[in-house]
Amino acid sequence: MIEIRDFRKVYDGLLAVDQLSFSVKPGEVLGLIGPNGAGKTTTLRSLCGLVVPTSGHLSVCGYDIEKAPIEAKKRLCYIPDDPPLFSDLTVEQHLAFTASVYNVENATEKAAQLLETFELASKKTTRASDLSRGMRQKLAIICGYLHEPEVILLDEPMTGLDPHGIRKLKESIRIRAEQGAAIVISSHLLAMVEDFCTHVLILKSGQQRFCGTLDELKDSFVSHQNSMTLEQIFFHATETDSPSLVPSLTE
Ligand SMILES: Nc1ncnc2c1ncn2[C@@H]1O[C@H](COP(=O)(O)OP(=O)(O)OP(=O)(O)O)[C@@H](O)[C@H]1O
Repeated sequence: MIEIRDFRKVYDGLLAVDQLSFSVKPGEVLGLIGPNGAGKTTTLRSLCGLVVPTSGHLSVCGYDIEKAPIEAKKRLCYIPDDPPLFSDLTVEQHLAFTASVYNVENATEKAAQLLETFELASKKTTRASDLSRGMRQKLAIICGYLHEPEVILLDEPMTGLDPHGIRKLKESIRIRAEQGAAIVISSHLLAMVEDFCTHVLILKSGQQRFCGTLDELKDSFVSHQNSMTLEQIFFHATETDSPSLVPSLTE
């Protein structure tokens, strides 16, 4: 569903991501974790065609994002950490616009259901500029979900959400994964990643330090016969410069 092979991105001489390869299958939820500047957003933005890779192959549902961008984009949604909305459009105008761009069938019913789920129905006629930070995040999520994407890319999706919103988002991610979506979540909230991601990819300075299931990760890092928490593993994997100290199950 998501395939990345030998992805490399260099910005004006700065190597942001180096030889990254991984895949996410239907039903899998990959937690993309790493320190600031590790290359997480660059990877997500490249997967959805917003950043042009320096080299490598990135595909969504079998469509290469560079060679068949329309087919790939039809099947994905990307929710950035600070979603750009149209300030002067209301909530319902955003949904109508999104529905028309993606040719969504039964858009009115789907939009009403999503607005209900994310407790935004009372703000239907409010302009985006007049929404709170968390409400803007919810609107971006609803717009992203409206065309029922097979691939969902979320960059720090919990930012600004209240505990109800976080619970709803987690539930929605679980349900969409059960329905067969392939999901990538970039986050610094390690407890959240540990809670419901099926797989983890640890990036440091653009290098892949580990990619595998949570169980494989924990089996690889055992301290004095005790399994380590994801937080302990994160520090172990990102505080050393030697890639060989951290096994990669994809190699
Ligand atoms: N448009 C750009 N032009 C130049 N350099 C960039 C650009 N975008 C990102 N970078 C650089 O690429 C590297 C990776 O950035 P990226 O935003 O992908 O990291 P990140 O893992 O998402 O970080 P964070 O956790 O802080 O969001 C950083 O060194 C960053 O400064």
